[in-house]
Amino acid sequence: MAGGDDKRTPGSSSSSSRWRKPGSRHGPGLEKRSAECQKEGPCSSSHSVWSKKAQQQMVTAVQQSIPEGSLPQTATQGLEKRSSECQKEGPCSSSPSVWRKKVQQQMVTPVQQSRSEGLLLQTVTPVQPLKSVDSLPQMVTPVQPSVVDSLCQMVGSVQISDSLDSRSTSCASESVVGSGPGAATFDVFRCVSKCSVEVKPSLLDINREKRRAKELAKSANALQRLRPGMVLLKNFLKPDDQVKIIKQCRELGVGTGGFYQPCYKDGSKLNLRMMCLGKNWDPDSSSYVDRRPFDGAQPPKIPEELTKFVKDAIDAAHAFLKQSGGQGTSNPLKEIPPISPDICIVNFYTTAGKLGLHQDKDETKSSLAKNLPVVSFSLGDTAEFLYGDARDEAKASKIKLESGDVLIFGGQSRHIFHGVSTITPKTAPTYVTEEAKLRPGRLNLTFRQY
Ligand SMILES: O=C(O)CCC(=O)C(=O)O
Ligand SMILES: [Fe+2]
Repeated sequence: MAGGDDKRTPGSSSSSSRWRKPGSRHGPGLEKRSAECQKEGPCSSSHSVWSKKAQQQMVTAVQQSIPEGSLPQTATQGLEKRSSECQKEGPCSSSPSVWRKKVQQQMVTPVQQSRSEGLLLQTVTPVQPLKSVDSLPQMVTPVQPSVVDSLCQMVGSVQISDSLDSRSTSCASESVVGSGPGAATFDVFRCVSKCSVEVKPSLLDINREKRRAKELAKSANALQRLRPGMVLLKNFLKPDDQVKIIKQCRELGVGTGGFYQPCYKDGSKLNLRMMCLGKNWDPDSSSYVDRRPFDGAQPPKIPEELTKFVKDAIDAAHAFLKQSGGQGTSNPLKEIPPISPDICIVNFYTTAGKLGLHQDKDETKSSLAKNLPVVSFSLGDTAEFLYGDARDEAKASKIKLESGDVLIFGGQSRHIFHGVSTITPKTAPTYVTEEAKLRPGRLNLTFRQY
């Protein structure tokens, strides 16, 4: 991965101040959820026990417990808005206990945001049971600086519910399991609320989409040489293989060494969930290590089936470069050297996810000197992918990476700056959302040889 000043910046901008912008994702996230409350239809939970007064007290308690100015406006606005909307709307999928849990989660947010601004000691223990509204301020408990590093990981894993798409946010048990950094997991499967009414696409629709994807993979523009050493294979991963890969990632992602939200020592976080396979990529040292520093977990190995897809993709790129030799390709094997992938970074982006322009340059000297390619699989919602010779978004080329696309960059393109500027919601094929049950968002796997 990238190192030094080329660290993988969480946002789309090269300036760190922009991707640390406080509050920007939380307000809209909450509003979306309350709208979702309306959509989801009736459920058994009653709001009668959850009086408006209590909700207001709760909001006030949250506000009072956090020093003035440190709580982004949007967070409290969101709390007020949602509680009153949910009442107005009558039946909704959020039960009082679910709602309380969400409030606890939301209380974590100001701490995260202010972490780099010196408010570290006001952190939150999100797993404390909520006994009464009065006990809310007690949830903001001081912690020792020594635990701050691990808290960063822990708090990060709680925060995801704020940035999730509406489809999955109505479920309270979505992403936080256990209370310690090692115990926190993130599930890329979407969580279907028991009391939600879903309109499912028919099997016929799903199969039609699968057939279309296969046809597209055979079409004339299925393979594109974007620049020397960079080949895009459109729809290369067959729908059933995409489903398999997502399920495999999910399985690994909820286990030891699974998904977490990486962050730097200064508190800045990557705007995605990450899981490393083979070796752990450490954002702080910009290097690959055998174990994750924050919980000691050893990354799972790359499943063999996945390395087979990588090999197939490289073979297909070679065949394509060979037959299109007239376009300046002299030697496909030199243009894209073959690899035996032993490390893989799996990123999950919510629809608000981003990855700033960076270079992947933390592999071994020998791997980099040979310009061994990075092989990237895209699954789920479509991403806008930027790439270019400088860390300059204005000058970067843009392509859409859709579910099933494979992008290879090696040889002369191995050191390109690249990143993800946006994820387009609701663009994932139905076999991905319904059969593979991927959450709204995008899963990306980048295979490398260490
Ligand atoms: O998500 C992507 O397409 C790119 C991911 C990436 O660049 C990385 O993990 O280094
Ligand atoms: Fe990268």
